Amino acid sequence: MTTAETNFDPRAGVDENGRMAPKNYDAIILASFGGPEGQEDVIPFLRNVTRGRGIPDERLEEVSHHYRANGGISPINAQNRALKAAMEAELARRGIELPVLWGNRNWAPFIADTFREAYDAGHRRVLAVTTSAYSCYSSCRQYREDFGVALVETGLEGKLEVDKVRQYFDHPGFVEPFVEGVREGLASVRADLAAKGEADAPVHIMFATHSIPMGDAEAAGPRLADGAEYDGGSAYVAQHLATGQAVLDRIPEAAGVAHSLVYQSRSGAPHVPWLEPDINDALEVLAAQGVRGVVIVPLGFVSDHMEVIWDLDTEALETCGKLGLAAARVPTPGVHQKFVAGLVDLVCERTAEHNIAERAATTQLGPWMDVCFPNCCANRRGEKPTVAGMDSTVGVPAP
Ligand SMILES: CC1=C(CCC(=O)O)c2cc3nc(cc4[nH]c(cc5[nH]c(cc1n2)c(C)c5CCC(=O)O)c(CCC(=O)O)c4C)C(CCC(=O)O)=C3C
Ligand SMILES: [Fe+2]
Repeated sequence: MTTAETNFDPRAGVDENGRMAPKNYDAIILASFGGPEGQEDVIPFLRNVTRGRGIPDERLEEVSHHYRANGGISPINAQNRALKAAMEAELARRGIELPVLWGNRNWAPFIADTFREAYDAGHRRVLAVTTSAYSCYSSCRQYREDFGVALVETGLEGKLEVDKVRQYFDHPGFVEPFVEGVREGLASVRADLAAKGEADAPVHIMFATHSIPMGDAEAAGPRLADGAEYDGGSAYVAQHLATGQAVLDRIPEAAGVAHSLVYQSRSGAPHVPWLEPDINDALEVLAAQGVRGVVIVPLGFVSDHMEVIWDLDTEALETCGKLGLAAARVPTPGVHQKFVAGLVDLVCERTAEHNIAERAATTQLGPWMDVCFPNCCANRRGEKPTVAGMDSTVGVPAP
């Protein structure tokens, strides 16, 4: 990212591209969304998620049923426990002695408690890895704000330094598991069609990600120099388009197969515009155009959590069934060894010991910056303290 227009931060160790010089860290903080672990957690969890975000009650009621149908339990916490264990194993394998602590934005263990635990264990400088690959308010800045708020709330401001690894949408460790998944998905859809005597019928690869408000999309990432526009109108969309292309470029069998980027899980008030088309609407259009099979790729997500198992495996696959489309849903990176190794590589980009000097990226957009530019991904909901920004006032070295 050399094209962004920015006021370069004079803070030592951060260059004009937002790259931070390697340091020594005491621990890794695996930071995630969090999810309910029983029926009684569902409503308090949903209140935490939507606090101050203008989500109508009817939407909360509707979403609560997705969790209720699964015993009130989101799969995301178990997935993060598994990811933490897998990262610990990979670190141990490489002889890297960094503990991994886990904290969530919306459910226990909460980030503030994890910071307290880190400080009490004697850690003074930690490096966060989030379960969010792209750039937008929900997937990057909201983490940085929640870290900042947690530092203030715990009184650890000026005592605990918090950095964060870069957004990793185009890191090979994130891309490669999708390459394997799309290859297998394509083969399985083609086999299903062949079994129906439709071996040569048209197939479509559908990349799916979380819809976000158009305003959040437009605010994502840094402004480009000379008023240049991102592909698709925003950094969020551009990152998905480029990453989807990187996946396809690695699959010879996908040559000539049509593909598109679609959105899921829209919430918010109806009059507020969000990214479109919705995956279910897009499936209807494709079926009407004669497409007979789809490979659904959850490109926006790191694990098979509720947004994936409900919105894709329940709703979108039901739409496919109704339309008579052969369909396969590709797995998310989850605890794929290449993904886990990629996360540890991202950590090593930042550590003085075990340093990896070359930052891997599969698209022209990357490698993304370590330290966000001023106001990066800021929406209009007022200022909160952030970490890992050129304008951050908390989580930075004490003067
Ligand atoms: C970009 C993005 C990601 C991907 C990046 C990332 O992975 O972080 C993501 C992930 C997730 N979203 C999740 C759950 C929810 N998201 C909600 C609401 C919202 N998400 C938004 C955006 C995103 N969300 C937005 C703009 C809203 C509107 C309210 C607001 O502006 O904040 C709501 C409230 C109900 C509703 O409105 O649907 C819920 C329950 C879970 C947990 C799943 C589980 O429990 O297994 C995960 C991983
Ligand atoms: Fe969400």
